[in-house]
Amino acid sequence: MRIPVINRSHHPLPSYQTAHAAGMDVRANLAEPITLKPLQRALVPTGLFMEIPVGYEVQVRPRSGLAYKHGISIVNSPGTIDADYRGELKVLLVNLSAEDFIVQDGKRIAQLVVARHETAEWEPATELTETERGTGGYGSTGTK
Ligand SMILES: O=c1ccn([C@H]2C[C@H](O)[C@@H](COP(=O)(O)OP(=O)(O)OP(=O)(O)O)O2)c(=O)[nH]1
Ligand SMILES: [Mg+2]
Repeated sequence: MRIPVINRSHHPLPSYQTAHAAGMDVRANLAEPITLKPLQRALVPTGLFMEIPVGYEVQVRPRSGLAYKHGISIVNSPGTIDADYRGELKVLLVNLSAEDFIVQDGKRIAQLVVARHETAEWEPATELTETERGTGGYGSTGTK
């Protein structure tokens, strides 16, 4: 599929790093680096503006390498980019480590997954079908 995109950053467009990757790595677009202190968060610009086809969304997900090595995650993970959004794509990073992390211009800070979604309608009801699970949840099936 093709997604119209305006690239106001000085970096290449997000891209798949391998042939069958689900996520395209997206880069920070910064005039100067951002320092994230422990537990600090920041809305990091990408310089990208897109027109996602109706019926699709773009999910903004953390990168496992940054998470493992530096405790960097995304506060609202997975972020949701709506098809009718025309603003700049931004990434809400958080530093969950005990050390400062510096976000450099051009750093691959997150990955974008394009996904289909339904637009549902509620059908008000007074009864629901019975299932084996019923109302059980939150560990009801045991811990092992
Ligand atoms: O990680 C994100 C999440 C959202 N957005 C943009 C695109 C999205 O379509 C819009 C609104 O996001 P969301 O619905 O998650 O935020 P909200 O707090 O509900 O704001 P709004 O009232 O504007 O919907 O913000 C981003 O750029 N990055
Ligand atoms: Mg919203």
